[in-house]
Amino acid sequence: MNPVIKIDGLSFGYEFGDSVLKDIYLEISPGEMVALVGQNGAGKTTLVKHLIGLLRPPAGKVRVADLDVANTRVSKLSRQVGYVFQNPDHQIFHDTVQAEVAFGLNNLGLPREEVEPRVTAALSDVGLEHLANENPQRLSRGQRQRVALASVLALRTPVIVLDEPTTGQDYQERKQIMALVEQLNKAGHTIVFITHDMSLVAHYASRVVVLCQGQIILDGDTREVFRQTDKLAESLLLPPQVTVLANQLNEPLNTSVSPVILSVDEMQEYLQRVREVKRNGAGD
Ligand SMILES: Nc1ncnc2c1ncn2[C@@H]1O[C@H](COP(=O)(O)OP(=O)(O)OP(=O)(O)O)[C@@H](O)[C@H]1O
Repeated sequence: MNPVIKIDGLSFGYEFGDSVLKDIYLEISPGEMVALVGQNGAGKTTLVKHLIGLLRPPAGKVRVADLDVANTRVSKLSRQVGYVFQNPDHQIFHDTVQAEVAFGLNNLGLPREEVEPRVTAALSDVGLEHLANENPQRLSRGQRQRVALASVLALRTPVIVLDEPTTGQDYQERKQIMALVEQLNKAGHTIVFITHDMSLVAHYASRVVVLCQGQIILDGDTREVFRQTDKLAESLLLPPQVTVLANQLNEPLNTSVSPVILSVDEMQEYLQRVREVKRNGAGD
């Protein structure tokens, strides 16, 4: 299957600054759910801005849905890739939540009969339908984040990029947002999300890309990436607490099983297995 995102040797530096991205190669297939992680300033946002034409890559370096980003109008690209900004205030300009979510759809020239149900559905998905007529500036940061998310959901693009989508959300809201993102992924959307929350990565991503000082230092299956604790440490990242705990328990128990545990449920199963190994050993 052709990759839906293909980055071929992308390097970039802001004017008057050091190099921020160094020779990035990345291919993402349709339907993948990829977490992009790395410490502050690693270049994550800079990288994804190249996917939506906010930063212009050199010709031929970045392709999204078979479009060369360098030579494609942002309006055309926005039918293929939606981007939820890290800071919702960089995205929200209208006086009502409804108008904000409708904006992108109106820009695409969709008829009103299509715009209205899409706005209603997107607001309902993020749990904000009751605030449709509210001024976004009067909402909390977490609610504004969800308005920004709804605006992108309404576009129904095949690729959705989310830059720290759960910032400012409480536990329930984080779960709600990520469940929604997971649902979109199951419906066939390719998802790239940036986060600092490794438990979200463990729970939702099937693949993790680790950026460190503008370079990809790890890229692979989530479990395999979390196995590489030394490499993660280079980027000052730790696997989820439950993964670290399982690794520490494994050493003194010296079981032959050394899986990478990604959740509390997996931990319970793992401890059950360890008990069995010990019980069987005691009976020998
Ligand atoms: N508009 C800009 N002009 C100049 N330098 C910038 C600009 N935006 C980002 N930078 C610099 O580029 C580097 C990478 O920033 P970027 O925001 O891509 O990192 P990040 O990994 O997304 O960080 P964070 O996790 O803090 O959001 C940083 O050193 C940052 O200061």
